[in-house]
Amino acid sequence: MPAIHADTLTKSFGDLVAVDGISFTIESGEIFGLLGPNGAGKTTTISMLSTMQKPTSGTATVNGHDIVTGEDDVRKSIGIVFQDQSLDEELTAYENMDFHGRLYRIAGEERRERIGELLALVGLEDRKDDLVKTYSGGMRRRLEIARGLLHEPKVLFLDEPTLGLDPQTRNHLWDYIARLNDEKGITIILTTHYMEEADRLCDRVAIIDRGTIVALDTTENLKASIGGDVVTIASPDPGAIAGLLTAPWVSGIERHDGSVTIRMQDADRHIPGIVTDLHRGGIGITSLSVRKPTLEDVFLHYTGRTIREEEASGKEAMRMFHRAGRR
Ligand SMILES: Nc1ncnc2c1ncn2[C@@H]1O[C@H](COP(=O)(O)OP(=O)(O)OP(=O)(O)O)[C@@H](O)[C@H]1O
Repeated sequence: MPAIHADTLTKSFGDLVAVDGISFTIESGEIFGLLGPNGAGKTTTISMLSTMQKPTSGTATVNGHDIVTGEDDVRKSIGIVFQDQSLDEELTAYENMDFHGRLYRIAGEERRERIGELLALVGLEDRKDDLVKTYSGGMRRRLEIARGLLHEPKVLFLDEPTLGLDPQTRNHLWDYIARLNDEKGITIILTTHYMEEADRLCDRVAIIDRGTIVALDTTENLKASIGGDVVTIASPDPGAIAGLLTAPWVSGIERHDGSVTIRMQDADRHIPGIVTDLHRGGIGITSLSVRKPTLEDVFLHYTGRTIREEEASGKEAMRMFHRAGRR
């Protein structure tokens, strides 16, 4: 039985189709990423899967339960960590966990054991008796994740788990997420607009844009699907290079001012020949670089646009603003 199966899932808000008939299957034990820019429909998708919003049409099952007719069963079998923080700042980490455990009616001794184990898993056991208001952003996120796992869900939803965290804290959090998937076998579905996050953590990624899935595969396959390596040659005469490279293994050429970008399979094998040909043709080379395609290249390929980082910073500013307003 797959952990999640979505079939033409759709959500409209008035005239706006936020999620437009998406279908996918997530196997048990996977870390699955929904990657896309702000407003693509990622949060709405996981809100439907976690029964927080009802779909306009389409169906989905989570752990075998229908998200509409089996709402309670779905909720019992999942953990959710959404973007808005919901910890009680005036309580300690342990007290926050304990309160949540009581809500789920986890009995005394078992509750204490699980809290201890989970706080250790996210590296907070030494700080468990400190008030949450003394915690850094990264520590709060780790605590929220630990709390989301207290009732031992089979599937954990993480909405932008590292939004607004500095790169070092983000790296640590990735380690924790990977570890709990590895050690506890929990299926994780996360949304992100960070390419690096999807690349580093996810077994498979669905690239989502304007409510539809434009590509879905392992990160490796997605990168391979757009045509192998990316070779950039800077030259005084880029037009001549583009004219020379007509071999069948060249899958794409883009001309820029002073350089050409060439997509090809097995660049390492072909570069010596290219250099020889250019030399023979009397075409100068100023520099040459080879890199593997990134998920950014994949997004660009499938949508014709980039996932802009400034969209992300706008979102972060909004979140900080809301947080400050709640204090
Ligand atoms: N409750 C709502 N009412 C009206 N429109 C909504 C509502 N929730 C989301 N939307 C709209 O649906 C679209 C998808 O939003 P969604 O939050 O799912 O995107 P996202 O990819 O998760 O982006 P973000 O990271 O910004 O949350 C956006 O255009 C958003 O404005």
